[in-house]
Amino acid sequence: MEPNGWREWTAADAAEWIVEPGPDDDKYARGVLGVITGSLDYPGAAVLGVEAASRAGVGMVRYIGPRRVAAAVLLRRPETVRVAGRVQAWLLGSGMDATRRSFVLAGELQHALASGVPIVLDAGALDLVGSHTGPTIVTPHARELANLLASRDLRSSVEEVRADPAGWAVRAARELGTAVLLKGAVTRICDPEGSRFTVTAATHRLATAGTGDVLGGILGALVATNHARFAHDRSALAKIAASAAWVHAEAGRRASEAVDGGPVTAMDVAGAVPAVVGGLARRH
Ligand SMILES: NC(=O)C1=CN([C@@H]2O[C@H](COP(=O)(O)OP(=O)(O)OC[C@H]3O[C@@H](n4cnc5c(N)ncnc54)[C@H](O)[C@@H]3O)[C@@H](O)[C@H]2O)[C@@H](O)CC1
Ligand SMILES: Nc1ncnc2c1ncn2[C@@H]1O[C@H](COP(=O)(O)OP(=O)(O)O)[C@@H](O)[C@H]1O
Repeated sequence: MEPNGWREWTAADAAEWIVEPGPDDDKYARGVLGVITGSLDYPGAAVLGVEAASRAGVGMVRYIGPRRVAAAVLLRRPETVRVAGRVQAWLLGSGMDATRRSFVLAGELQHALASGVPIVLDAGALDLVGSHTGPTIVTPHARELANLLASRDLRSSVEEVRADPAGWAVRAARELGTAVLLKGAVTRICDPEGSRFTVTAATHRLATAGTGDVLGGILGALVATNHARFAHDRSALAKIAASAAWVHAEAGRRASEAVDGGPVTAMDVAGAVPAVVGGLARRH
């Protein structure tokens, strides 16, 4: 236990949030993840997030986004569904620019925010925190957190957040009233109820483009598949987020180990996720 109550999340902790499908499950019972990510500028973020969610284990992914981005997503993951419908969780914002939101996209985001289901807000949807109706987590890196807080009249700079990530993550959770996952070599997860978890990456090779989009997909999948547990545990979102960060860190470690400690791409990290999830499930 670190000072101020921070605790490093373990494999045993993460295993508790891996939901295995049972004989009575179908894709809907397992949990459907709705994904609104990517843009014409950043189509890859959508591909990576959907790939990671699919690899982490989820009943189904519904993808909503520009036609050309959806085509790229489907090329990589043909099992992705484009039809709107019920979902158990939403992942919003990776690879989007909040300052360039079309009317149609703004409507789709508002629809998701009004649905009452748990929501992961990443990158270009971070500004929407506060208009959500269900349990919500924001997943910024240090610069995004500084910008988000500054936009809420909480003066902060990226240097200040980097100097005291724990303090700023806790302050953000209190001020925003949501769970916070602050990305970095040590990822910090906290919520207004007092949960405080760290996940320390085993390799700094994760500092490469798109790995945050992969984390978003893993987290979205774990939120969707744990949908039945939100009613019983007010800290569920923070624990699920810590588990997603653990799976991500371990997938990064394994992806690098597979190439003798060499470099990894974001897609390599996503590719290592099934074995990490399988290993956790075997602990049950
Ligand atoms: N393949 C993809 O589609 C990817 C999409 N991504 C998306 O890209 C969007 C922007 O994410 P960021 O975290 O980059 O955004 P940020 O807005 O946090 O970072 C941009 C900042 O980095 C600075 N910067 C740019 N190039 C630099 C350089 N070479 N050296 C030093 N500073 C530099 C810029 O001045 C700017 O201040 C997000 O929506 C994210 O999801 C990223 O995940 C990367 C991969
Ligand atoms: N130096 C580092 N060591 C280990 N992990 C890191 C390091 N820097 C970033 N990461 C991890 O890599 C991911 C980067 O996500 P993000 O900053 O959103 O990048 P991107 O937008 O390119 O996907 C996060 O999960 C973060 O915790």
